[in-house]
Amino acid sequence: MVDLSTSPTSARTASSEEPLIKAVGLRKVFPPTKRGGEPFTAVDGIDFELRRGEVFGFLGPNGAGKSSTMRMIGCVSPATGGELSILGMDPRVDSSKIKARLGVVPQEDSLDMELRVRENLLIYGRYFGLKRAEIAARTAELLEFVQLSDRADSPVEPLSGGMKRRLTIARSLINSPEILILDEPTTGLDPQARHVVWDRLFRLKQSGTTLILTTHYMDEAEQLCDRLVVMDHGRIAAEGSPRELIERYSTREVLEIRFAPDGADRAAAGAALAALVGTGERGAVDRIEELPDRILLYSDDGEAALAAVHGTGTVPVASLVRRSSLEDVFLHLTGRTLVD
Ligand SMILES: Nc1ncnc2c1ncn2[C@@H]1O[C@H](COP(=O)(O)OP(=O)(O)OP(=O)(O)O)[C@@H](O)[C@H]1O
Repeated sequence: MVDLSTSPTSARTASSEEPLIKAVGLRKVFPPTKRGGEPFTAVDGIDFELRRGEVFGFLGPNGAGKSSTMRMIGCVSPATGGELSILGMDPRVDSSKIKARLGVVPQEDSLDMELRVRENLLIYGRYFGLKRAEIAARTAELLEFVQLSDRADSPVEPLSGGMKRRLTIARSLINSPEILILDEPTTGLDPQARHVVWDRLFRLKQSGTTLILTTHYMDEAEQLCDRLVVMDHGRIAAEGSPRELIERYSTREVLEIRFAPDGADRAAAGAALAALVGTGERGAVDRIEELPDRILLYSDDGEAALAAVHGTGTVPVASLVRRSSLEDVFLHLTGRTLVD
């Protein structure tokens, strides 16, 4: 059995109770460009903690400040304010020591296209100063783990997007990192390739690796994360497990209704539906969100809410009752969908 665990050693500075990463008031302000303009605050004073063995996520839309946060954690971009402690160390003082104990999967694959699959790992092993025999053994183990053993001697260029991503993940594990940082690990992959990556990340988690990741896919956050923060405009809007967030910020079910494209029925329905909020016991509508293409009615009993809608004389062209998701949490917290 392949053991990919990043087993703690006595040399570790962080105890099991101590967070592996602790950020307090963390900020990243980019200076004005040469062409002028104002300084830009990408990360606006955020607090969070990463605990050993968990999968912790940053969920937010493009531009929320997720990558900027990951780059500060990866010691490639210094914080411009607040406090950041990684594995008990200060990145301003000990960035090399920290980097040696991290694995980083950047948003864009940065594989060496000139080299073959195996060589991409070998070169990284040398970069981390590992012994030749150790690199060879680890490379074989990791290629098996990411299901690329049969491609070990192939060039990188013709690999599919999913394979390249898996190779990047293997490469990030060459130094047996205590924390694996993944910036949008499945962006750009097709659904099948995403599931293969998720499966590998699950296995890493099971073997005890601590993961910190960013995503704008709510299903990815729900599938992978033990705990997550919802991030928007450089700030943290909420924190908790996916289930806690849904319980705190949404109802059990959501009724989605759509109207004919000409919009006449919808305009008439608006006031009638608004009057349902807070009325009725079963199927009580907690709140309504109007999106350009549909109206969402939040209720613990979607079917009863639909009956109430019909009771107003409103006739949608389509309706759907579904369970609440993190997308609903985001919508509630920000008034926007994740893909706006
Ligand atoms: N070097 C930079 N100089 C100026 N502004 C920057 C720089 N890097 C990022 N930004 C800006 O900071 C904001 C946050 O960017 P960041 O990449 O952290 O967001 P994100 O949540 O990771 O989004 P994405 O999913 O698009 O990567 C964006 O508005 C971005 O344009």
